[in-house]
Amino acid sequence: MTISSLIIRLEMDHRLVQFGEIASQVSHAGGDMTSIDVIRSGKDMSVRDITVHINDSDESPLLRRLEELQGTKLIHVSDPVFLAHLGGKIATSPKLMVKNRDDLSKVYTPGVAKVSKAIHENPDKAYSLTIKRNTIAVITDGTAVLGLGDIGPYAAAPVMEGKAMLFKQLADVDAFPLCLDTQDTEELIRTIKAVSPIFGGINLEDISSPRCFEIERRLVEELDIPVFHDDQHGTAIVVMAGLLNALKVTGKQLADVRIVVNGIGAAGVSICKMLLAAGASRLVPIDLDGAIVFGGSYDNSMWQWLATQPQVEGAPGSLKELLAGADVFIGVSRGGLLNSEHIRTMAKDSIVFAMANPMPEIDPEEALPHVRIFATGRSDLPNQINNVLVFPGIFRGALDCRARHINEAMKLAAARAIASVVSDGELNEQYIIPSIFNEQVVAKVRLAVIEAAISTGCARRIPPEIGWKMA
Ligand SMILES: NC(=O)C1=CN([C@@H]2O[C@H](COP(=O)(O)OP(=O)(O)OC[C@H]3O[C@@H](n4cnc5c(N)ncnc54)[C@H](O)[C@@H]3O)[C@@H](O)[C@H]2O)C=CC1
Ligand SMILES: CC(=O)C(=O)O
Ligand SMILES: [Mg+2]
Repeated sequence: MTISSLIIRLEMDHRLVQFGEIASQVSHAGGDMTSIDVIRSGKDMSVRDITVHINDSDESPLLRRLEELQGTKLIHVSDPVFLAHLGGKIATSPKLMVKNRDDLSKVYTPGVAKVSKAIHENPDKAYSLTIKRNTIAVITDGTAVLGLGDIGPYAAAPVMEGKAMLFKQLADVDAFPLCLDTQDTEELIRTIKAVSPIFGGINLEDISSPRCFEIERRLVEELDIPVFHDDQHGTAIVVMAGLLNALKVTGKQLADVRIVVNGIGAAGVSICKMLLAAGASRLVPIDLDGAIVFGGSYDNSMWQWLATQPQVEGAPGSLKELLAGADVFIGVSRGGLLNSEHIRTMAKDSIVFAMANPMPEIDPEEALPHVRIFATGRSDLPNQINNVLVFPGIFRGALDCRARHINEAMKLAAARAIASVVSDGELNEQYIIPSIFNEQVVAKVRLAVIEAAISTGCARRIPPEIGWKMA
């Protein structure tokens, strides 16, 4: 069930209707009135904005009730989510004001030519004299947007703008959304390489699998700035962080638990890889056609790789069958696939991360009575396991140490850093993962990533405060 809010502007004729009647209609329609603003007030007539939280599917009966109520006139209904998107969510802003001809000749021609020549002679100067050192691109082709699928580059833009604003607000990284109108692997690679000179890093986003693996691999090989497919690695890192803490709460060990991962696409493949690298020994990857089994044969090269890993179980079966006795379920597939019948047969103290967006694989109300720990990707529920906990800090760290790549050591360090924000004293079923608004998250991820980059020889610069620590 999704709760959303509406702002309803109503005109009331006080001779015919009392506000209490309106409140009662809202409540009868299943709405929860959360605020009232008086827009105009008169002796007989007034206009008010009422904000109502309502189950998504129940909006029209509520509006009908209000329209039919004698003495009320519905002026308009607005959705705060749409209002927040009017005109887009980000803008560029200059760092200096150009107030006179002297300023103009410094920031533009003729002064700028001197700077261009300096960069031409030494391209490294792009990092000190342009936006490169603090700017990344958030790039998509719109083929796997959240769990909405192939909705194209225009419809993908609000998500990319959202990521860009979070990069800026949470980690002061300037991020620019690029929504590309091609789904051709070679054309995407060529285009991303062609736009790369101005950027210090590339965050690939919502590009469908298996194309995303090849696109990322090639870009990592062919560019000298970090390229990071957020849906793969950001998601794997935050899952790892959440799982490390969830296992602490349940007193289980990663090496012992049986883990079902549902949806072996961009996120699922990377989660499986990271779990295996961290010591998981009983893994059950499942996609649309059932389990990917040890010894099986698959066209998808990543699935084929999984099928050669001895920790991957060999028994085929449906999702429901394979969930019986599992300790952990990680869903990165599609919303609303499971019900309580699927998860009630899981092992005692089960852990369920239902991370499909915007709807989790199982309704929280249905899951909660049957699991010890429950998490989703959503910000309106406790335990939000979302890659937003990762991408701001990981790029902050990578940019600050001018990392060539974001390697496995940096990813594991980021996972441990996120997990460490929740202290042992704070850890409980409802709090296995810190909030994104906890300022320690970006700071700790940044530091851990820089240290891991330095120790693995991936850093091209040592930030002054770290150099001082190392001396
Ligand atoms: N909470 C978070 O931070 C994140 C959540 N996600 C969510 O995970 C989901 C998948 O994202 P991506 O891996 O980027 O997409 P993707 O398109 O690369 O992979 C999705 C995979 O799920 C499989 N799938 C679809 N329906 C299925 C079903 N009924 N049973 C089993 N497998 C099924 C598809 O065949 C595909 O292999 C989306 O809903 C996305 O919103 C993705 C990244 C981060
Ligand atoms: C959170 C995210 O990146 C996704 O759902 O695709
Ligand atoms: Mg994504």
